[in-house]
Amino acid sequence: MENELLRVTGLTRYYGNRVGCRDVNFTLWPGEVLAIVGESGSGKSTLLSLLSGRLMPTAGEVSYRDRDGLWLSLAELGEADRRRLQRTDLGVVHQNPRDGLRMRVSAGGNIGERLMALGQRHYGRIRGAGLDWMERVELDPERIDEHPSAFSGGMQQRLQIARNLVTGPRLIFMDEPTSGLDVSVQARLLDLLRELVSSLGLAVVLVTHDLAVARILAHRMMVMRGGEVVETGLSDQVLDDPCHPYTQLLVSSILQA
Ligand SMILES: Nc1ncnc2c1ncn2[C@@H]1O[C@H](COP(=O)(O)OP(=O)(O)OP(=O)(O)O)[C@@H](O)[C@H]1O
Repeated sequence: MENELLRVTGLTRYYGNRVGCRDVNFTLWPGEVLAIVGESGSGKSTLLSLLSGRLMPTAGEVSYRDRDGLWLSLAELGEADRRRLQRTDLGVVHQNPRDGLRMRVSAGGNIGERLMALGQRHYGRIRGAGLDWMERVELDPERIDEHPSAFSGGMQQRLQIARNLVTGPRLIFMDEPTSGLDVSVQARLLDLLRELVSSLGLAVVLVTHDLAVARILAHRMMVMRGGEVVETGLSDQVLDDPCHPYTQLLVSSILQA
């Protein structure tokens, strides 16, 4: 079991008396893409915030194995260590790129900022990384000095992805990364994500309500309802042969759509 990247046990979060998510357990391996699916209010965002250390659990634990093989409990890390981990090994791609970008900073600044936060000071190298990453996410490097507000929604999302990947993280959390985009833009972004994730060997926890997105990107799926995991398994298996009545309903509803 020494190769696991993330270990989640009994993870629970209440908001007052209301269940956000309850007793979630799973492990994630390096390079694995896990999709969390379920209807609105099922606890997907709560779980993602707990996993990325942006929300503290009521009970249970999230442990992350760092590059030295040490297990770190996210809740027990001090604020400074948690922030450092969030800036180096982890990344978060928000549904709305405006939540993940600094809108008053240039595209290059958005990408370079995370490198500077890690202590890089050489302007030429930081700009070089910005140009390189713009190209990798299919943005025109000549637009490096423009602000994100001059970019389309799909371009902003690609910039947000570049900002996250520039520090070479091992695990990325994505919250509905393709929703809100035109279908053709969505398809192109999915292709790009799939290519980046496999070439970089990234592990991803992806929240989506779109089962087609889950099938394209994820190796494994976890189906949530009412804050609890009702089914988990390989994506194709869950979608082609769902066991839980709720998953059967979800799958049949998209087949009818
Ligand atoms: N800040 C909060 N305060 C109180 N209740 C909350 C809060 N955030 C979430 N909840 C509740 O927790 C439950 C799970 O919500 P969550 O946002 O995690 O679901 P979701 O599956 O991500 O939904 P959506 O797909 O609509 O974003 C819901 O009942 C929601 O009302």
